[in-house]
Amino acid sequence: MHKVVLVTGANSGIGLALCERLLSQNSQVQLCLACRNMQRAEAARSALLASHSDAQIELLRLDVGSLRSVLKAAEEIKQRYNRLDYLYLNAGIMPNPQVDFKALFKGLFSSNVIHMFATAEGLLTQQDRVNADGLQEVFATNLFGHFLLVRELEPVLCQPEHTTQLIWTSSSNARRSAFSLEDIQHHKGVEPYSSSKYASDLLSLALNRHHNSQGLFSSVICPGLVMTNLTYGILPSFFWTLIMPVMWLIRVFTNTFTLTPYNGAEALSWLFLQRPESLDPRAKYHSLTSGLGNNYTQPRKMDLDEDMSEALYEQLLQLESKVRKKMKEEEEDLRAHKEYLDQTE
Ligand SMILES: NC(=O)C1=CN([C@@H]2O[C@H](COP(=O)(O)OP(=O)(O)OC[C@H]3O[C@@H](n4cnc5c(N)ncnc54)[C@H](OP(=O)(O)O)[C@@H]3O)[C@@H](O)[C@H]2O)C=CC1
Ligand SMILES: CC(C)CCC[C@@H](C)[C@H]1CC[C@H]2C3=C(CC[C@]12C)[C@@]1(C)CCC(=O)[C@@H](C)[C@@H]1CC3
Repeated sequence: MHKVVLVTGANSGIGLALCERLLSQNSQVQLCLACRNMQRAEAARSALLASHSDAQIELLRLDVGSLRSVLKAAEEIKQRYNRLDYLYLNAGIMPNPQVDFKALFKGLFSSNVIHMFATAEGLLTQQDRVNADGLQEVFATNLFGHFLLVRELEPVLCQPEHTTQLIWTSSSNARRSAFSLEDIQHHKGVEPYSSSKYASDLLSLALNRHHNSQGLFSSVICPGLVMTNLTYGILPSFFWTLIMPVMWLIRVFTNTFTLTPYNGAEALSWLFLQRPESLDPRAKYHSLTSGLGNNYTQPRKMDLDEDMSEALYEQLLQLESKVRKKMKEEEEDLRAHKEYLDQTE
């Protein structure tokens, strides 16, 4: 049977490299590229078809940062497919990043240097904003939109006699200290990216607890440091051009500098080949690349707490009811307004 695979944020970087790798691994795979920009999605499909001319590739409009777009896309998925085998929750943003060069310089001369390069701990902050749905944008895109998609797709994802794998592209930048149950959207802090990725680690654990018995399995990965639009957006392009030789040099000493999207997609494509029942729900699967350029996947235990993951899950369910209620009210207001206009015409 052909495997049905949906990838969010599939038009560039790690998502696109994953699609390429999946088609090379299994030409029968039925791919659905879920993207917010259809022009970029078309370009990605053309690029994939150039090397896999017989591939089955469909496109789906999905802006994970917009609640209405998520609900619409979920309806479309339910109409198109009666099952999904893999759902890669990969789309993500890191808006307005700022590098703390003082901390970077200090870190270069400390014993912590490898850890600093692997996780960017203490180096990066971002400036978030409120989106059109009234949610913090990083939280909405990296976490909540994906959560709502999973909730909407439960009838397709949780089916007897069939297993589905959810795979989150998390990060080694995910840190417990950046996340708070009192502020899950990270209104107050300056590390919304780290907070959203830690939240995805917690949520994956909760999804396993609630849905493994229904055949739904969730895992998280870290692709390492990959040169993609997201990373290029951190510093001006001339800086990257200047330091690229240094990046390749660092790669000899740290296996987390995977650098190319192909290498970064290693853990994602490795998980495609695993039996979900054999995976560890408390592990993050890291894409790693040796100094000689060989790729491999390594599970590393995450710093997670069951109670915290359950509390986050409960809060997400509450937020879901709240936003659904708000959307319904807005639709009713709009309908009433239209009726009024029709009557006065
Ligand atoms: N690069 C790295 O070093 C690391 C990346 N990651 C994670 O990997 C994932 C992929 O990022 P990466 O490939 O690096 O970066 P890219 O910017 O190349 O890819 C991000 C993808 O997500 C899409 N996207 C962003 N916002 C939305 C949205 N609202 N709705 C739908 N799609 C959206 C982008 O689409 P568009 O082209 O329209 O913007 C793009 O296709 C992210 O989750 C990121 O956090 C994790 C660790 C390290
Ligand atoms: C001299 C140095 C090579 C200069 C580079 C310094 C920083 C810009 C990088 C050092 C560690 C990097 C890093 C990321 C971004 C760029 C750095 C801060 C990430 C945060 C990118 C996105 C992720 O999710 C993480 C896994 C990366 C961790 C390391």
